[in-house]
Amino acid sequence: MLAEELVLKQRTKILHALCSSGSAEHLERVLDILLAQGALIWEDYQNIQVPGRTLYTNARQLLDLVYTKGVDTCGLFLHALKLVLPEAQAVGLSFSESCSNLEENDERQSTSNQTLLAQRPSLVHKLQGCVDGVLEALLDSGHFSSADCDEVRLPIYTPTQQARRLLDHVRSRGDLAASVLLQYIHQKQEPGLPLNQRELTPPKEFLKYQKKLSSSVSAQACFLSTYGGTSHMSLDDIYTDGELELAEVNAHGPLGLEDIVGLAGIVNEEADTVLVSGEAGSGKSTLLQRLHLLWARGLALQDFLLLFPFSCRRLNSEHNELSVQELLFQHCCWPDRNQEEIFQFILDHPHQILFTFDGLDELKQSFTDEHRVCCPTQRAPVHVLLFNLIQGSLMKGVQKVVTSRSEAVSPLLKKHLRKEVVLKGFSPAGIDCFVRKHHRDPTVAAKVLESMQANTALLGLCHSPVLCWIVSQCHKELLGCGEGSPKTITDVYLMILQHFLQHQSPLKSTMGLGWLQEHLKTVLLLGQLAFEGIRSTCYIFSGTDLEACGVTEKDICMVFLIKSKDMSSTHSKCYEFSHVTLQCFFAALFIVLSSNTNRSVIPKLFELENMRETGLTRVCFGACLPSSDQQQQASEKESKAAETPNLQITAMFVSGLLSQRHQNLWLHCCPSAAVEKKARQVAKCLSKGIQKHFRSIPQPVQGEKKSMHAMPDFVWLIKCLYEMQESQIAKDAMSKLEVDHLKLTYCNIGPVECTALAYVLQHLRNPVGLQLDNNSVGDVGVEQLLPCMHICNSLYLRNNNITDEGIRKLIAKVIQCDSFQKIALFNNKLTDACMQDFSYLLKTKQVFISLRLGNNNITAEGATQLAEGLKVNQTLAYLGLWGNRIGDAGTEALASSLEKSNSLVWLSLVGNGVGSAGACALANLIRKSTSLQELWLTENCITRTGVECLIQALKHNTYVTSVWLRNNDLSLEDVEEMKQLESRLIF
Ligand SMILES: Nc1ncnc2c1ncn2[C@@H]1O[C@H](COP(=O)(O)OP(=O)(O)OP(=O)(O)O)[C@@H](O)[C@H]1O
Repeated sequence: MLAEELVLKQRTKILHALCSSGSAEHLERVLDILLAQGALIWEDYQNIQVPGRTLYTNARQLLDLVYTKGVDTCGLFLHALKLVLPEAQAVGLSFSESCSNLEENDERQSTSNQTLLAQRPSLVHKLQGCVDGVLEALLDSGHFSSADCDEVRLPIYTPTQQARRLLDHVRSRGDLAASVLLQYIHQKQEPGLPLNQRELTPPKEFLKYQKKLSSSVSAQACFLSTYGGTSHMSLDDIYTDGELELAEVNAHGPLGLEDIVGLAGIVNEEADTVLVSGEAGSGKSTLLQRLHLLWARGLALQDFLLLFPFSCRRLNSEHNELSVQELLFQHCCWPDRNQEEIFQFILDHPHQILFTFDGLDELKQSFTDEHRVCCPTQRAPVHVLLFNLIQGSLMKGVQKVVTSRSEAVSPLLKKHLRKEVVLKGFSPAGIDCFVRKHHRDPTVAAKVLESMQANTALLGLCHSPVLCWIVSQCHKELLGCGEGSPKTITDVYLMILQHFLQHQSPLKSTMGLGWLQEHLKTVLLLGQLAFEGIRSTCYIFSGTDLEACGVTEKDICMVFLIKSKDMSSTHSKCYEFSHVTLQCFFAALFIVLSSNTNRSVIPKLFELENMRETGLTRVCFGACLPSSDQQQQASEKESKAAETPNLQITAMFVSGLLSQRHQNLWLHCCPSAAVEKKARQVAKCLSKGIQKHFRSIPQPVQGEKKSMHAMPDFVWLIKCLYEMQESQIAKDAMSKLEVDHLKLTYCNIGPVECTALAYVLQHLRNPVGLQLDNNSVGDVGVEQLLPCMHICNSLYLRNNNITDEGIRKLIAKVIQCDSFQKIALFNNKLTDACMQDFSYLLKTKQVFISLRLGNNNITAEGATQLAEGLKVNQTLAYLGLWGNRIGDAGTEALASSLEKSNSLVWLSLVGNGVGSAGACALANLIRKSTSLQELWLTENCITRTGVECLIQALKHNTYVTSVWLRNNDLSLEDVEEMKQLESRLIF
């Protein structure tokens, strides 16, 4: 089919692929490529990217334009789309076959400005992380004013958008400005080295080696192991982008895969190691696998000639001392010839080599920087090599990407990081996309999605890719379970247990609860294997390990165990659980079902916190094994013992499995008295753990509120309480908490944690302020919090990815909650669309005192709607709209409504384009207000005229204590003069 026809026929699909994520990034990347190709000219670009228009309208404009430009442009467009959205093919989009040259168009480079266009895609990439540097250079060279810089830096832009706005501005300033930018980038890339010297000519043997390495990386990366036992699922078919953010919050917006090694968010220029952290099952290994595959196919990370992938889980089984050379060649890819030459080339070009280490938390040894190894030919234990590579004392300059669970990252490791990015799992759009990829039949996909949407607790769980996978895999069970739809993590894992066990004997219909009894032996065997592994940080099992536990071929066929992938062919056949969380689940099943575990196993499992403090975690848990097992006891002493995050997950499953709701399951599998006893033990441990946490809260300083800053273990404990689903236990545990303010900032709170929080906080006796700043609550999390809103008097949700949709539901709830008085929502994704809801809140709740909506996307229209609510409200004391775009019109609307307020004491409109007209409107407010004390107008393009209005008004007002006017359009002389006239003005 002709490219033109393809564009026309697939219009809806293309629009969906480009816009459904809600982010403009895909469209902008396509535009970058088309501009670089010359397929669009600058004027076309401006006609498409009209500010303020919706994303869909811009995308439609582009489609209209490429269609009218004819077949060649359509072909280029489809190829650009394929580059930007390789996954789109998997959802049914076809791309034309004829491919014009997609290289950046270097031929057109005659002026610097043309180079800016021709190299736009790579410049956007290279500019990330150095936008500030370029702006400074342009400011110094006089090509940019500080207002230009501010416009580029607007916090509503993502890092890539900032880069594009910078390029657009530079273009309008002419060729000299463009050359300043290009020079800066070149300097940054290779300081001191002229461009033409950066080329290298790898020796022939090296190129052969590169080919061999990339084909084995590709072979290893193309399938996903969780699907190993059931169906082969290619990564291309199922990979769905997860949400990636810089750990340093507020610095940038969402990141793409290549940004992991890009310039955005570098905190330590000297370091070469990037950490990708995230919760269990958030998709860290899969993300690395995707990067490996894209590199091997030449689609990403092309600055790296070689990529060496390592799995820390597999490195655990390397007991020999190795040199780096041996590590690379033996564990990744063996060079057929000229080993030394190839290794020398690697040493000479460290900047073009990338190592990835998956699952640092699974390494038997904890990170330390005690043993130094600097020489690449010196042999050392593998973990010592790894730690030296991470620190950069060995093979400095080689880039490393390391993944780890967030909880397992020590401050010592952080010291050596170039940056940390956090993988937060799937966004709501990601869940949708994943389910549609998993179920190619759109009717089935729609039904699965519908049942997820109908159960928000389950939807919350599905933000975790591993849970989304299970739920999708078990869709038949899910669709058939009606009211009893799963709501805890344990429910979801029980569902997959039943799914695979029943798969095993499809003919014998094991109705009711008999399915577990029928397979009890297998469950116990796998459980013991899992349990032994968890307590000794062992995730790979040899044939001998399996035999020792009595696991047979038949048990292996069950799909819970899969063959372990290994790049080196030297190792014999090994097995691992299809995901480590499944291993934790089996370990928990073993603890619940076995009569063979020590009585103290449950108390020890829940005393992790105490043990961690005394450094005893691992040893203590190891000692819980049956005391007769002498051999195990001996080997225990040598190996590193269990890893806390997996023990915590196991403990959470134990809580869930021992819940009353599931006790019927165990009836015919073990004595009820034993199960009940274990359940009592868990309840006691949880209660004790929570009480201990509460006792650690310091007494408040006189005059201050009593505040508790929750530690990560608090989140774990309340998740266990939620898994138990016994409200009396939750009530007993929580009723003794007496604080005014509960702070859970930077605690990895996502929707799942919100469900647990709401479940336990409902039982508090007195209202609290709930501070959840800098987490990943999102709209689904907000919905999960609703059941505890009646006990909250204030809610702080700064930087939590919340949109208008979440706010709509939140406000519908809080207007019914008598004590709710304050809300802070800085740095979210709010637009004018939710201002009506806030307006309604202000009209309805005459106890509401503080509304802070800084750094969202609110314009004059939203401010005008808010003003409607302010007209009738007589309680609001604090109103913060810092960093929005309300402009002079929005300011006028607000000011005139606030004239009637006798409660407002603090108003911030910092960085809103208020201008002098807006300042004059605020002057009227000052004249009339008898309550306002502080007015913040920093960075608002206010000129002398505006300030003069304010000065006149202040003459009639004695209540205002300060008006902040820093960074406005005033000369130094103006500032000096006005300071003299009015001392309450702060410049
Ligand atoms: N981006 C993704 N697209 C599709 N499926 C995914 C994605 N990420 C994860 N999954 C699914 O979830 C499973 C678990 O993900 P993964 O093993 O990558 O998590 P992890 O963060 O490395 O977990 P852990 O910390 O426990 O090792 C995968 O095997 C896969 O089935």
